[in-house]
Amino acid sequence: MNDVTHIAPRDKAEILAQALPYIRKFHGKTMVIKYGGNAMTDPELQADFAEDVVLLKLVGINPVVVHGGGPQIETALNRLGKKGQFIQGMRVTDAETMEVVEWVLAGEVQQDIVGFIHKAGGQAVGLTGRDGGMIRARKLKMVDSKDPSIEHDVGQVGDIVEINTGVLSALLEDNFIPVVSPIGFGDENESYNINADVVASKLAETLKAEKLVLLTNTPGVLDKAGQLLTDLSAREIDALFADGTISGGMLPKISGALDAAKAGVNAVHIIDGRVPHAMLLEILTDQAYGTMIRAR
Ligand SMILES: Nc1ncnc2c1ncn2[C@@H]1O[C@H](COP(=O)(O)OP(=O)(O)O)[C@@H](O)[C@H]1O
Ligand SMILES: CC(=O)N[C@@H](CCC(=O)OP(=O)(O)O)C(=O)O
Repeated sequence: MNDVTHIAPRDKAEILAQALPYIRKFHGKTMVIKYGGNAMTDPELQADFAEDVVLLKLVGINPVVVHGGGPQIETALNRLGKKGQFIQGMRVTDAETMEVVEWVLAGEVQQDIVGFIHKAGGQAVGLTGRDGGMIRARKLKMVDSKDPSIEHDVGQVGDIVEINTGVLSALLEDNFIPVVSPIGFGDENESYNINADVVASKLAETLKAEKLVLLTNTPGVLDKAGQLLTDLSAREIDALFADGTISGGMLPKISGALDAAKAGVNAVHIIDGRVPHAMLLEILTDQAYGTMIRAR
């Protein structure tokens, strides 16, 4: 596997030479990095991820981290004798599950990432969509993907109504690295569990981010034979949805990625977060990683 820890010094010089034009190009630009729960299970990888985020900040790029935590929520639910149920990639969220989601995401996963970033020399601030009134949501109406006459009740899963990026802009201006948990609030101050890919995509769109990078636990989007699809257009994505090649957590990921690309985010990539430093190499070198999502 290609990663900077295993690259010879001569190649590191080559990487640096490649990085300079990208550093110039992206200076002052915002990038939304979605750190999936499946890609953050190894502490060494978490430390590498934090180093990459800090390095981006040091070279003048503004990373905004949105984290997931599906497997971590599942572990906590199991301890309570519960098992998660998913419909079309969304966790059915009853009141007790919502409590677990809030404490695992905001209390555990987010603070872990903030800690790793501090250890790597950066200044991170953890927040949920409640902070600064960032993510206003309502209950998601989930229509069955095969039969639109069927509606699924997924409980307190949120549909984003409005994003207010004021608090993020203030933090970025003061050189902090925001780390956002995908939790929204409703009109009655109720909490909503929102898929982290959906939050990352919507934030990228609203912040007019240069790039959206989604780190997950596969090499990218795979075809039916398990081969990596290096880039995908909207039409090709429709076909993959229709023939069932895309399922589970990949459904909201690709939908969100495509929405962000259509809304003008210049580059949207789904990459393998298990490869050390893949995010940095994707952003700052000529090397192409994972799957690039194109608006057309
Ligand atoms: N065509 C596909 N290509 C790659 N992964 C897919 C595909 N269809 C479904 N998946 C599933 O989507 C998962 C990634 O989504 P998810 O579990 O939500 O991860 P994350 O925590 O990174 O958001 C993969 O581990 C894989 O099981
Ligand atoms: C509604 C919904 O499904 N919310 C997700 C939020 C966390 C998430 O998205 O985590 P990953 O990115 O690791 O999958 C959940 O409860 O698992």
